[in-house]
Amino acid sequence: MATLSSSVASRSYRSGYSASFSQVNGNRHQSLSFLSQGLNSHELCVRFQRKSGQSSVFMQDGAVVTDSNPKESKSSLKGVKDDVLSVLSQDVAKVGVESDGHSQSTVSITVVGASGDLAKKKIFPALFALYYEGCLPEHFTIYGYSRSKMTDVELRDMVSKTLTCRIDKRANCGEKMEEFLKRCFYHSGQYDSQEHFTALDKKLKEHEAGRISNRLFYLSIPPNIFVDAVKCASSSASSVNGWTRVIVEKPFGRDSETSAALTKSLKQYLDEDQIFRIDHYLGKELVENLSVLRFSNLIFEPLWSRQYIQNVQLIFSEDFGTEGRGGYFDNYGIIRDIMQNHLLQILALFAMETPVSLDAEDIRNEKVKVLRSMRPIKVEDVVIGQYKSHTNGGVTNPGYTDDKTVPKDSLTPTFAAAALFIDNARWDGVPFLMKAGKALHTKRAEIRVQFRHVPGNLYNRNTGSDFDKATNELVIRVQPDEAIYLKINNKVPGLGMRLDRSNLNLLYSARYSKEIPDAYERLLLDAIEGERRLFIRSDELDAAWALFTPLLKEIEEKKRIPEYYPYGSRGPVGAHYLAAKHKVQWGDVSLDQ
Ligand SMILES: NC(=O)C1=CN([C@@H]2O[C@H](COP(=O)(O)OP(=O)(O)OC[C@H]3O[C@@H](n4cnc5c(N)ncnc54)[C@H](OP(=O)(O)O)[C@@H]3O)[C@@H](O)[C@H]2O)C=CC1
Ligand SMILES: O=C1O[C@H](COP(=O)(O)O)[C@@H](O)[C@H](O)[C@H]1O
Repeated sequence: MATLSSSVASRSYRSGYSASFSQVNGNRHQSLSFLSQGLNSHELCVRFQRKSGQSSVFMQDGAVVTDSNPKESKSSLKGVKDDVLSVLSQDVAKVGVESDGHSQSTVSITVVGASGDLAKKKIFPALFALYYEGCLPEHFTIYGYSRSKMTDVELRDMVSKTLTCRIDKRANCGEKMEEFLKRCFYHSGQYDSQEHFTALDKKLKEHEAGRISNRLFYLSIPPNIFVDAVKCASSSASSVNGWTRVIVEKPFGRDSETSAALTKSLKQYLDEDQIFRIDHYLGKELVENLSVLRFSNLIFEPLWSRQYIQNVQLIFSEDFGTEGRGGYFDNYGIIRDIMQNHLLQILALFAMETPVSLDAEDIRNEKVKVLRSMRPIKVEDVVIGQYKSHTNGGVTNPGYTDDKTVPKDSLTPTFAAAALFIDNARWDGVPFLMKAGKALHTKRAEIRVQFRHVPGNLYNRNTGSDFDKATNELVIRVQPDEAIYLKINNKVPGLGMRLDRSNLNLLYSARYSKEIPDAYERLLLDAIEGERRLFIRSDELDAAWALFTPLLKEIEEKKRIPEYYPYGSRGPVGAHYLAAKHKVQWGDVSLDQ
């Protein structure tokens, strides 16, 4: 590839992507005339790169060049613009660029429920991280909105307590924090008041100062006030010349009926493409990597079916209880809190067919097919549990019902294990086992793929050891200590013939020096960019509820008693019987995890 004579801008946009805009012997003018047609070069290149699947995209000789095949992909500016516009959504057309390359558009982000736990813990820190990484647009404003009375300074004070700096770039962190906080403001208001949202709109307009205004509302509030807030935000504080998008936090209803009602209400005020239903597990690095692992490595995809895979396990555990969130949790339980969304989304991504492209709609089309192919879950294939108080080494941990916000006679499950099946040609008969629990012995989320035994295994015959039990297992550890490892059988070095189990191990902390971004960073950035791939479409949501609603009804109507397990234990024994019934052993309990 030709060497570029000088680079006018080069920026690492986010992990895995970079875009360079180059000046080659006086072609700057030509590049700028292209930019002045209403496209932001940076956004354009990065998005084109992401959607077209090209590994690198940059400007050269006044043209957009991709490095997969520079000669063929280099085309005229007009051709590139048409190309880009056809690949990208209409959102791009709304990004304005002045002739000197500076953006005329602005993004106003309103965190609705800014005084709450999620806003403090996740949303503001993620926004700061994006700012720190240079991923937010040049012009942006952040507003906190909630009923609590606070000044801008008080909000900044509150937010500053939860901001952290990236380990690898502490140097100018204080400075960056100051700059970031100066762009955070607060507006106190009721969630159902048009008047208060109109006042917010006025303030936003002052900051937007006549630029094309794009507005993002993050609903970080309890679900019973989602619709009120959306109604007021959309009618009194929508953008008039740019886009308006709303991120909605789970829970999206409690069952098929309430979820459909919520979708219907939201759609009175918003189009489907304005609604960004967040499932933060989709923003986790290793969940994003699932498709890369599978579709870009020849060694995995051919094995990805009933022919070679004996079972798949999706495991979530936390080593703390519902402390502080018992009131919310008791109305939902672990099946709604974790299984129906986080684990099911991972399952759909894991099991889907190859999508036509990496485009959001293509991926979501494939995921929804998986969800619709799932067999109704049998109540006998589900184990539920609830943690009880336990004393260890003089320390007593409370039971679930010891929480003052939880009714003493609550039967809400804090643990569940289930066997699910996908009735399609690829996965016929393969158990997908899910297990999720609070107050267990460890905090972990992982995907375990257990392969079938080696047919006619030579080493069984020759060594007399039972290697049929030592089947290969691929483990994708989502958190903590992100890793992908493959358990293989290996010859122990020496003159004899002894085999043992070893791991081919990709431990992220050893391989990559860069800190892994929090899921909320990725998702917020995607929402700002209009990238919907990691958000839940309404038909996916319907299919997810259609699968779990009958099961939840049966458990709740029959008042099924959960199996009690001690705080800090491995959960109910019933989970092991369930696995054994499907000829499976949980991978996280074996000696060589
Ligand atoms: N916290 C977490 O870890 C997670 C939360 N979520 C979801 O995110 C959303 C926000 O969560 P979280 O921050 O924990 O929620 P909070 O309970 O902390 O509520 C957020 C804010 O909403 C306002 N609020 C609370 N209750 C009411 C009410 N009954 N009527 C009107 N306003 C109310 C309060 O602000 P004010 O009084 O100032 O108006 C509060 O600070 C929820 O939908 C939750 O389910 C999802 C995943 C994880
Ligand atoms: O959505 C939820 O997720 C958290 C766990 O998220 P993580 O990113 O910390 O693994 C869980 O604690 C909470 O109950 C649930 O609502």
